Amino acid sequence: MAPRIPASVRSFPRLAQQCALCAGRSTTLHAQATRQIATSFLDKVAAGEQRWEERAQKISSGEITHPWDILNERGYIKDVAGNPDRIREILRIKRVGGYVGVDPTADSMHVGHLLPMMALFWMWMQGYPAVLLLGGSTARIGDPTDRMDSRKVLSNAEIGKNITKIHYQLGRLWDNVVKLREKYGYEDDWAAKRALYNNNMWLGNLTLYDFSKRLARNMRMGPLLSRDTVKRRLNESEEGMSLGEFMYPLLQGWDFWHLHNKQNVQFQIGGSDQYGNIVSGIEVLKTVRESEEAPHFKMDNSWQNEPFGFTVPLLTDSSGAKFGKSAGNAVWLDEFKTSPFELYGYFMRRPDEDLEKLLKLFTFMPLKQISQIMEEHMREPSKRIANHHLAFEVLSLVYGSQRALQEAQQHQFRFGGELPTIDKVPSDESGIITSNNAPRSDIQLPESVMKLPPAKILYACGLASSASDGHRLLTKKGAYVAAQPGQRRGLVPGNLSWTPMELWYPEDSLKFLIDNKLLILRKGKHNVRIIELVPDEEWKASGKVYPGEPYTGTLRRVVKKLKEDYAAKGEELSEAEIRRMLKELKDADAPTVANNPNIELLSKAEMRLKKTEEKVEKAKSRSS
Ligand SMILES: Nc1ncnc2c1ncn2[C@@H]1O[C@H](COP(=O)(O)OP(=O)(O)OP(=O)(O)O)[C@@H](O)[C@H]1O
Ligand SMILES: N[C@@H](Cc1ccc(O)cc1)C(=O)O
Repeated sequence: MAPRIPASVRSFPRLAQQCALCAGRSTTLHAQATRQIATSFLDKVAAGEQRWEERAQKISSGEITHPWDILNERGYIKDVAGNPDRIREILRIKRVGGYVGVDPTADSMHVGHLLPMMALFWMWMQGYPAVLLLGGSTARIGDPTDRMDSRKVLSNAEIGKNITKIHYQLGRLWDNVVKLREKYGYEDDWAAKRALYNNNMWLGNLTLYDFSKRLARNMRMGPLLSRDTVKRRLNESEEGMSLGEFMYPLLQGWDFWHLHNKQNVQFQIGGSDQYGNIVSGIEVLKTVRESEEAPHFKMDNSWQNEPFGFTVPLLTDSSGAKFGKSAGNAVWLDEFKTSPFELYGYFMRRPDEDLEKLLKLFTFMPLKQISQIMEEHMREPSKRIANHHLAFEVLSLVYGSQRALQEAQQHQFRFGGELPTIDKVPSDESGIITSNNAPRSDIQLPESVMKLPPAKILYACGLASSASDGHRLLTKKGAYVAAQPGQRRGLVPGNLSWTPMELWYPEDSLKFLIDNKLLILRKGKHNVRIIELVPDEEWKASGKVYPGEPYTGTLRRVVKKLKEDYAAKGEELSEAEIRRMLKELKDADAPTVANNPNIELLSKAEMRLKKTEEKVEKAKSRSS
């Protein structure tokens, strides 16, 4: 029997576009479009639909717990935007997609952000497609919700740095969620797609014409004006509100519409402060959907396609204040802002009465396992069993289970003689970089590095092991710069895209600078450097040296140190004496070349400097 075309493919937007082209005319385009979709793909889609139908029946018969009930039992649902009975039915019969958005208004996410994401990950584990959205465009305005003042306007460099850092944090979360799904044995369903997008992809190109025609013209002012934040800002704050801030919910709503149109997304999740934005988003989605004039592009608006959303409770600190960037009480997911050890410690300090709730919210453990852990914990609370489980699971999500284990060991945790199962990550010596062991991404270098050829910049920032390795990388096109794809032009603000680096002239590197001070480079998938350029004097004063920095070779430093040490004793070393000492070092196999007439820099010796200095000490004591 020929495979049937499932409903989801019939409504596939691109296909619909092709069909519209041939409507009433030749069917060649239609045939071409249909043929382009391989039968194996159709079979996969059909199998996915079949699975979903069987699942829907099992939910009806009570064989499988309804996903909405799972979210409820675990405490994820605070306020619902939509009719709960209808939502339940939609979730039962349809594999609808969901999304959570985060604005890169800081250079890291924090623990509070994990909460709406955990709800989304739980949906994904149950077979629903899930999108994490980075608000590259929306961050340029900043969500005004619950704020009495406007957010600080971010420079292109700040936005570029924030987007890059949060993009990689989100990618790492997804990698670890996949591992945790395996750990807990949840089904791997091909049709449950996962994605990470940046709303600058569509908001960056949205024309005022489209915005006005599809949305602004049809949207009423009343509901927008009656929002609490708007009323308070207009009536009580001296600063008032900018038009951009007023329009913020419309842009967030446009995201919802875009993801609905292109990715079958039908629900949005956020922290409880996002309720108003989610309600406005539903309104925007419906308004834009209805404003389609071409009948063949009009999307179905029956109840099965009703958009909805819900909020999760806010995670608060001990004083009840929302954990967040603005409140200044965030526990960060960036190891250089809050170390993994501190993050582990934060969960170790949660009081007994919060533990069950937190295990439900922050882990993928089945409820039965949580009850067992709680029983064990309450038998001997001082052992902090539940805290250790909680901290271990959160660290596995944020940094991977290998790192979680390291921190657990540091906290002297004994898992009743049984160590947790962890995924093996490549050792440091292997040189393989994964999302969980990627080195520090944000570094500083002096402005003068921009005068170096690109191979040396790669060496300076640690992406290459030497300048010649940098050269090799460039010829293989193995290094990238954040820029307009395929062009020698810097990044479009709000975007993160890459273009391969080449053996260009030093002055060409300047074209990729953001705000004249930020350069973003990458090697492989996860090895990123966000390079902030500081004035040369500031660099010099810091006493730091970068690999390959001119006039800072080992030999130079050894000579300088010899001279300084003797000068401290009130003695002056002659050239001949210095040469003799260097010769002695060479004979002692120290990594310097005594008879090098140019006193050239020996980059490889950098790491061995300490060893050399010890030998210098010995040589000095022998000669004195
Ligand atoms: N403490 C928290 N508890 C639950 N959800 C949170 C918390 N903090 C942020 N979120 C949610 O994470 C998502 C992204 O939040 P956002 O980017 O506004 O960060 P934020 O820390 O709340 O920022 P700010 O404090 O500057 O408003 C939103 O859905 C928000 O509600
Ligand atoms: N407004 C959200 C972030 C967000 C941005 C765009 C979206 O489409 C969704 C959510 C916040 O500040 O928390």
